[in-house]
Amino acid sequence: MVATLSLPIIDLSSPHRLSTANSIRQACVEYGFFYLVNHGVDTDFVSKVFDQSCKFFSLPVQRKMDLARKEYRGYTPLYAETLDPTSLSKGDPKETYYIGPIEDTSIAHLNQWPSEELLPNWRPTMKSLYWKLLAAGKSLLSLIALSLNLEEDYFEKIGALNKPASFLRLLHYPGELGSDEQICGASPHSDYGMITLLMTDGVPGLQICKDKVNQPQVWEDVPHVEGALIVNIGDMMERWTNCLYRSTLHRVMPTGKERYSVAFFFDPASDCVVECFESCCSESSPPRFSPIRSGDYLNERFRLTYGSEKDLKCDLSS
Ligand SMILES: O=C(O)CCC(=O)C(=O)O
Ligand SMILES: [Fe+2]
Repeated sequence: MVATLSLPIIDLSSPHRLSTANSIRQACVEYGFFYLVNHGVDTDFVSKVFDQSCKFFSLPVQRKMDLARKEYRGYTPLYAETLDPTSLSKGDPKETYYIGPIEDTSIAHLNQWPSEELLPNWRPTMKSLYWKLLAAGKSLLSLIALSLNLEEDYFEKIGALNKPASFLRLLHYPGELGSDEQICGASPHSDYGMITLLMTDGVPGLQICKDKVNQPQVWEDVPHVEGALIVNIGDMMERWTNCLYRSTLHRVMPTGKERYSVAFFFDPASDCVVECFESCCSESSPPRFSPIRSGDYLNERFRLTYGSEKDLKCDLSS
């Protein structure tokens, strides 16, 4: 039996910022996951996004392959990725579509879009989603800063939010159960970056493992909560906080039902230096990791996952 978790619910619009920050801290220390409500992405809009996502993934495979991933943007077909680089499986039974930063005009053109004739209103819907999630993420980061006893505008001050290298990933799990019961829709992984904001369509499947070291691993279901985003801490934030905040292992198990989700990986600008926060180290608990540029860190993680230079996520020249 897999237990179902009741993760903490954080209200982004609460006027009680200090107590909200405290709840965030508890959630990030204990689970590395929480629900976020009153985040500014309303449910009608979320349905429109899922409709549009469904329209794209319903296209004939050749139309989708016309937009095959280049420069880390565009379509990846079924089995093209495994989120667990140590896995020997043939790849995850999911297809995805990546949209890179749209606010940075020097790289926005790298994005690929289905044409307006093919999918009317698709591009404006996804761009609008990108802006909304970026705004929600920025406002959440000021509370996360507060939760770490840092100034609310800390991430802005260190340049993390100046052209953040944030990516939107649309996901589609077709849902047929394979003969191999062990096969995951998304294999176990932790996210690499700062924070992830996740929208799910109500079909279950997401699970987390709070203790990645203990064997056998114990997985718990994270149910969909109507209107809430699921937020999780990524490895880069774990590193920044000297492992105070947890980047928790998660996966998606197939249930036999088709499933759609959208993940927004809110990552800092690539030249932002990730160095243990002062509030997270002391003489008795020195920094465990040396400072590193965010872009270098992410590129190394992506190189290990995708194994190819051309798929690097961040511009190395910046
Ligand atoms: O589809 C989901 O619910 C989770 C996806 C995920 O973990 C990811 O894309 O990193
Ligand atoms: Fe993930």
